[in-house]
Amino acid sequence: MKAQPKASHFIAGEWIEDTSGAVLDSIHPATGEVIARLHEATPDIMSRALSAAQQAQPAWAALAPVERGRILHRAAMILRARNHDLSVLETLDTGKPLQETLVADAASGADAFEYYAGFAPTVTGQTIALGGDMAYTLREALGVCVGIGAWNYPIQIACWKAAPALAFGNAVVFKPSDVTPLSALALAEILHEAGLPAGLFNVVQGRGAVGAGLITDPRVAKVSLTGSVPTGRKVYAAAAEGMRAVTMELGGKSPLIIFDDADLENAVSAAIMANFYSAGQVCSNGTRVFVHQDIKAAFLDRLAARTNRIRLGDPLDEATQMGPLVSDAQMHKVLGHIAGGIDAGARLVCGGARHGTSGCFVQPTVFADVRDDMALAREEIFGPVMSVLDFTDEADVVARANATEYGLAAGVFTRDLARAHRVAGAVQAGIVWVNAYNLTPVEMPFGGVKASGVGRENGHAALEHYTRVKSVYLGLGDVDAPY
Ligand SMILES: NC(=O)c1ccc[n+]([C@@H]2O[C@H](COP(=O)([O-])OP(=O)(O)OC[C@H]3O[C@@H](n4cnc5c(N)ncnc54)[C@H](O)[C@@H]3O)[C@@H](O)[C@H]2O)c1
Repeated sequence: MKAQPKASHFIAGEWIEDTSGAVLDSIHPATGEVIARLHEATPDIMSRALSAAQQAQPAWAALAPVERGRILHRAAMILRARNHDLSVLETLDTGKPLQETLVADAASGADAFEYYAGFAPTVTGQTIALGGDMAYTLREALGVCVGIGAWNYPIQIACWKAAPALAFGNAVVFKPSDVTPLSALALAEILHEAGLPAGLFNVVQGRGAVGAGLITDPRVAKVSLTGSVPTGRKVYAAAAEGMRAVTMELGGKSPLIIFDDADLENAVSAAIMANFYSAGQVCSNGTRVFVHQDIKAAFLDRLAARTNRIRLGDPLDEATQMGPLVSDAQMHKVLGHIAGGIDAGARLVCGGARHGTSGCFVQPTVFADVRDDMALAREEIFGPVMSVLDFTDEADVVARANATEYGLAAGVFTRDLARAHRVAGAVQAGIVWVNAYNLTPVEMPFGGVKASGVGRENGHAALEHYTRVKSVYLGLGDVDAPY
């Protein structure tokens, strides 16, 4: 096995194994090889992790923020120094090409630690004049935060949750996706090495039931999930029972609207990046590409030419541009969507089949003449499948873009400044890219509206979701009592 960690779990600064938990294999989806064998957390393991977090958190919250920041900054430096090894690990676990993991995964995680390391010491409360008396506010840590991850950006997701949570004085118990369990363990080891006191970042493995078991534990103050909408509904409901705070980073079916005055080559580049990066396994992907009828033919020509040149293959080869999907199950799900699109009468422009006969590879696929009511345009596919739809009128395309239960992201391509701002204001989405797509700098809040989520990760916005406000009222005169 190529990537066997020292043990399945990392709790209170130590590697912990408990083979009585169900077996959990990590599979490299390019070859089908089992690269690591782990075990799911038992109730005892989950409880140990939560207790370790609960015990460690008060002393951590009591540290000067600059001291917390110093440790997180060190973690960012180690993440960058080990970027190559971490990228290989992520490529083995997810199948994403090394070309991507070298720049987008641990590197983005390091950005998050760097950003929140610097942000922590700047957090202040308010003073509120009350005409004699006064009040002030304190920003307090929440306590123990549970993080639950998806399989598409495993270490990035772990870092985007851990960095703000830890910076603001919380402790974390993180459960990675059972499909990609490895890199969160590497992160735990790095945080430990950076000097993070034991118990503040714990990793436990498991499938959905382990996540569900963590959420309702009385020691937990907050739950942050990255996953699908159906899982989000369950997790949000379970957290509500204990009035726990939540962050929900869920799925999408985001529109990318390309007007007839757009720079065509840039628009094609964006559509490709919005659908084929990470073999289409990106939550914010612009999978409904609305193209103005007047440029549709030219757009599809360039799109097909460039899509047909995408190099699929061994994701560990740095020349490879697209790897396999994360699993056999995901490949079959995506192939099912493609077959459904053909049956529904969408026009296949390129791709449309499995690539090769081994590994979980799917050809980058473009459908044109997709209608709003087709499953292709309504359901999150989470694979390399782009749907191109036509439009002519701005108000009409905005209404169609919004006619979905999702609201994660949107894109608009136009040279008309007024139109760009008008459309950005009108689309129902948490993130809008204008003449760009899928860029997610840590400085910018990230998250969805409608069924796509609750709360925001990254930027200043994350402060609201990993702290609470306490108001302190100072009576500076006599107490006025009518009795
Ligand atoms: N908005 C974002 O930031 C973002 C980022 C990446 C992925 N996603 C979304 O994630 C999905 C793909 O990931 P996935 O297939 O791993 O999602 P998923 O919903 O199947 O699983 C996500 C996580 O939730 C856990 N889980 C499942 N059932 C649970 C339950 N009842 N209680 C607690 N935890 C439970 C899983 O074990 C996993 O760790 C897509 O819908 C994608 O759009 C969203």
